[in-house]
Amino acid sequence: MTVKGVAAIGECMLELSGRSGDSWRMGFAGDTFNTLWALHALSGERPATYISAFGDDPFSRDQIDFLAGHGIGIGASPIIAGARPGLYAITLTGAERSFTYWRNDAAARQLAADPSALERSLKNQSLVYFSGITLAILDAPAREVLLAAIAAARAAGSLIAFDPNYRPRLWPSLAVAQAAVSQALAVTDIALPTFPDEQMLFGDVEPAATGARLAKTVNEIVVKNGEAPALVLAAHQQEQVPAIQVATPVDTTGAGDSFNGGYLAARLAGYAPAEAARRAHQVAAAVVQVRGALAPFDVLQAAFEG
Ligand SMILES: O=C(O)C(=O)C[C@H](O)[C@H](O)CO
Repeated sequence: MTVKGVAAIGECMLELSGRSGDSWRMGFAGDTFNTLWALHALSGERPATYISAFGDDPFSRDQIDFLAGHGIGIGASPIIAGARPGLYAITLTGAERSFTYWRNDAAARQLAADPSALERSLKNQSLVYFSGITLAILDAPAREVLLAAIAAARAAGSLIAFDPNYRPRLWPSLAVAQAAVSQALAVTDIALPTFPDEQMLFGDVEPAATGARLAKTVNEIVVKNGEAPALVLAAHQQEQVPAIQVATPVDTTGAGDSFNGGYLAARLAGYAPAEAARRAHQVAAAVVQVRGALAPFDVLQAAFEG
């Protein structure tokens, strides 16, 4: 029997982190990739696919090799002649991160340019994950292609997980972002929003308001809220799951993404939603103690079991 896979759709960039004077460490990261990375580390027996579009320059080749070297395939993602990856750099104020991007002409913006490739990549997946950043890097017609492909995967039996992950600068207007995120929620089984994003995007006054709004269309919701408890709503029950207070965080990049990866891995392994959130917090707590978005697989695994 073929083991069904896990897939994430979006943009993996070159990442500059850990600045020391003029020196930087270059890695590969991007919100949906960060989630797949943790999910794959924690459910390694399932084939993992990162669905995007890639360039054909040396950096794109390194990126694809990096994924392959960690057991992550690219499915039928197009490789586009002359295109290249986006880049972002992390600036830290204490451990709090902010990002500078060079991504306007990144290959990933063409991830829905070939609908049949998208459809092939989405075949036979037990879980498909995407985010508001995935939607934001696409133009309106490409967004429709993507959402139709996700709806088809869902109809074929894939569980769809979505984090609205709001990056205002990537959107032409608040209204366009609201409409696209609402469309995405209509094809979502598990929503993993972050409260401050929902506050900016929809004006929610508290996490419970986010939960109540999403519960109209989505069955399982976890509202993350940084160091405050996560609100878990599933099977008509609500639970607050406390976060882990890390004494010496070094870089908060990727904390929410890794939480999502830990949560989804736990749910696929059969843990109940509140226990999955507890493990997810442990995974996120490990990630804020490393520089950049990705922690080594063994660190993630120990945190998940911790
Ligand atoms: O901000 C983005 O678009 C990124 O994907 C960069 C980071 O890896 C991500 O935001 C961390 O959550």
